[in-house]
Amino acid sequence: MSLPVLITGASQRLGLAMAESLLDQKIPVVITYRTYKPSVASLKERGATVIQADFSTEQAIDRAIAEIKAINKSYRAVIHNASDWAIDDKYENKDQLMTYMMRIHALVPYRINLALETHLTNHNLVADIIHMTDYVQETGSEKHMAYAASKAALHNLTLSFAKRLAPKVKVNSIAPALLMFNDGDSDHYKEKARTKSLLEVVPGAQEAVKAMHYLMQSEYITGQTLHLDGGRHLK
Ligand SMILES: NC(=O)C1=CN([C@@H]2O[C@H](COP(=O)(O)OP(=O)(O)OC[C@H]3O[C@@H](n4cnc5c(N)ncnc54)[C@H](OP(=O)(O)O)[C@@H]3O)[C@@H](O)[C@H]2O)C=CC1
Ligand SMILES: Nc1nc2c(c(=O)[nH]1)N=C([C@H](O)[C@@H](O)CO)CN2
Repeated sequence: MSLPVLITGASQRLGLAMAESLLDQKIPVVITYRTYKPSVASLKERGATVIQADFSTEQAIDRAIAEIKAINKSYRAVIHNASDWAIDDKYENKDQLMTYMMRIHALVPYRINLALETHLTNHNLVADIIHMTDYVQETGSEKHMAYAASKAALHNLTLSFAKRLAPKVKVNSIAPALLMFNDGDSDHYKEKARTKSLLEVVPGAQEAVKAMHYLMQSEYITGQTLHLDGGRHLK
């Protein structure tokens, strides 16, 4: 029996696509979700283990970690995908916003990685940790400042954990730019956003799925960032 892959925030979009792809390859999957949806039921029907977790509070993080540790004594990989793309101007209390962004994007991966160190190294496979960061980890974002800062913090954790866990665990960031639009995005927004990259395409979730498999199959990549940005950095 293969060792499971843990994916946080996998009830929709990129996380769901990654979970489905691993299940297609008969790789066991453990997911966390915040909001129950038909997609969670479908993953469960396909054999995934599902854990309800809203990472907004320390208690919820502690409970989720206890469940994750108890489910299996070893893990093949951990993919930190759960995320909230918060707009600064929509939050009155900036202390709360920055604390929330750092909690979900940096504290949760930090706590889970430390809690699973033994689970990731007590077997004879080289394990993977993948941090879903963002193109803005290096550029900042004028509308999503706290979000961008927390993604930069997450990328810095990639560097630290890569040094701490080598050679038993590879640790890398996947830094997407626009992979998928959101429900409600206007045609005007879509047209403008599409032209931000050189390739002017919005590839969809499979671009992240391919990056995940590439990193997990690599024998020589750690401490790196896979930039999925369509050449946006050159525009
Ligand atoms: N999509 C894109 O184009 C881009 C994505 N990325 C990054 O890639 C990753 C996946 O992106 P995408 O699929 O769009 O992400 P989503 O915006 O769909 O969020 C992923 C999941 O995070 C969960 N989540 C949100 N807040 C919390 C919370 N407080 N506690 C626990 N879970 C929470 C949601 O759970 P639920 O739905 O169950 O409530 C959601 O399913 C993210 O880390 C994102 O920042 C970066 C750049 C571009
Ligand atoms: N948690 C999320 N993070 C991000 C999302 C998203 O939908 N959920 N979307 C983006 C945008 O696609 C952005 O990259 C467009 O420039 C960024 N992060």
